[in-house]
Amino acid sequence: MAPHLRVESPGVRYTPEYLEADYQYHNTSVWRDSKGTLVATPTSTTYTFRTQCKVPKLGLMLVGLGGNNGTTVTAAILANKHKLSWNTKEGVKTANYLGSITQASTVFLGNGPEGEVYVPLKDLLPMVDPDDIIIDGWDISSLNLADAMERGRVLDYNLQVQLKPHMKNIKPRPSIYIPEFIAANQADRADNVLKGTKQELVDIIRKDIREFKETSGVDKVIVLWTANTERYSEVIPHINGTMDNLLNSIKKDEREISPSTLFAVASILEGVTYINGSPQNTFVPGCTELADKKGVFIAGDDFKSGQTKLKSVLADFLVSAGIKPKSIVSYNHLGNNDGKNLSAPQTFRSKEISKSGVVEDMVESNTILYPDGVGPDHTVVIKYVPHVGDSKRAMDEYCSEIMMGGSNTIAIHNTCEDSLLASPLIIDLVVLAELCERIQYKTEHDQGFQRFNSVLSILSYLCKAPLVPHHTPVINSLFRQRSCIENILRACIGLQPNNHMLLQYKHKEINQKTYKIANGTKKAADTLNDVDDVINTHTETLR
Ligand SMILES: NC(=O)c1ccc[n+]([C@@H]2O[C@H](COP(=O)([O-])OP(=O)(O)OC[C@H]3O[C@@H](n4cnc5c(N)ncnc54)[C@H](O)[C@@H]3O)[C@@H](O)[C@H]2O)c1
Ligand SMILES: O=P([O-])([O-])O[C@@H]1[C@@H](O)[C@H](O)[C@@H](O)[C@H](O)[C@@H]1O
Repeated sequence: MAPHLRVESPGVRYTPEYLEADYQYHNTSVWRDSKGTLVATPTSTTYTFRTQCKVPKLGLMLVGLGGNNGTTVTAAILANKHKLSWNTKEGVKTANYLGSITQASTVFLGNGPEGEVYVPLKDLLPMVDPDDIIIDGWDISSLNLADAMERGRVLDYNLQVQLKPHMKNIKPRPSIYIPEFIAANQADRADNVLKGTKQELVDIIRKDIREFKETSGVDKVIVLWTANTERYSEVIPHINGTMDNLLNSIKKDEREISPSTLFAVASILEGVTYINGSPQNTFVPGCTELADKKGVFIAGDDFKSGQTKLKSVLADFLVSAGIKPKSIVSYNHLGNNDGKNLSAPQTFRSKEISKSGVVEDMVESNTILYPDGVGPDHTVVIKYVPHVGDSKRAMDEYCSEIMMGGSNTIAIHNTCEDSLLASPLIIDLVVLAELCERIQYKTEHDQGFQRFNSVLSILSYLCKAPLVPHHTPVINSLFRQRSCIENILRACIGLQPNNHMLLQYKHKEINQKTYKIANGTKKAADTLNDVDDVINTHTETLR
């Protein structure tokens, strides 16, 4: 637990190994009676969360290590680790993790004599420091990471110069390359590929994972796919519909098993969490069954980094404001290798699917606006324009129906280095996935402690097309996704979710009684030796 944050509660226990917290999970059960009336019933379940406090030495193996995201996240970790600064025309820049919720965001903890208190999200529970992550991985391109970083044209030159000595000796391991799954235009960089049957390839990847763990001295490894977007794999029940069929298909060298699924199978068989940062359906049913049977975490799909992240806020705002989006058109062009790979119809289709699904839950949430469940016209366009490189230009138009026949059009232009939006998400995915590996829970109905479901839906905030356990809802609203992370971490330290009611400030008078109601005056008063001081301080803060 962070030295400057402690929870004082009868239900929270600190031991040298664990942080254990009892938590009342309040929910609302809703059903329809025989007359069709909705009946809402408050429910409460007692959970006990147990978090191992020892933070491990973490190894991260990136598939696509030599790509724009792979080189950029590696560069960012090294630049932060070595506290690098570099000159630019705007002045001196210093390494940071902006865009990462674990490293650069705060959460509202509570109220006290200082007023509203916010703490870094990473201080809620012991988490891996990204500076300490050891990186390895695979790429079909043999370029060392210094040259690959230069090829990517993402980072300032003066920073690259300082990083090259740290990156030139990092060479991607040869990888699995099956041309039909990505754009044909990727062939010219595929000079670092493995040969063998699919079973042999899985065995090599498994050996790579074990070898990295042994030679690097890390305590655990996470594998993350940030390689090219693949075309969708056809889901064929006897090929990949079950765990056994998938493993047999690999043994039989079946054609319809993608590189990303082979990496996922290899990682799961090595007991290593696997995260998919791209939109393809890596997690065919047999793969999710394998993860479940092996009790290994999987997560994805497709980093939610820019245009779609904004859409999951804007669509949520409009619909929850009772404004009816009638059309959403999302166009972007970019000139990096991702854009080049996406210029092929089959790989673009994977991205189009992940970028298009993000408003479905919001449409379903409002039958006043969408009584027939038919949402807005929604179009996604991606064009490859080499000149702009990694600096993606996104243009969006939201046309909505407003009161009394009115209409509203929101037009947005958003330019950014795509990899500088995705790299902090890679860090968050890995830091939070590793934390989840150290959390266990049990309810009043369970015998013993258990881990979360193998599908880590808590990571939905970071994904365009969140992978969730079967028969559970897909939530795309960014606010709800972030609240999920925040409130599960709060539950692990025995704190209730933020309800944002601020009842203590709604009373007719802000006085000792209301302060007591909301802020547990006793402890604060003991500290300040006088309740009035607490009230005065607090009231002062409110002015
Ligand atoms: N903002 C973003 O950058 C962003 C957002 C969401 C999703 N993504 C996804 O992340 C992925 C990576 O994006 P990028 O900009 O780094 O792309 P990139 O093309 O620069 O990097 C991909 C790398 O993967 C390598 N590769 C391809 N097939 C491989 C295989 N089978 N094994 C190992 N390496 C392989 C390529 O050689 C390349 O170096 C893409 O799928 C992209 O759609 C990116
Ligand atoms: O995350 P986001 O900005 O909505 O979507 C992005 C796309 O617009 C871009 O074309 C693609 O290359 C990136 O991989 C990313 O998926």
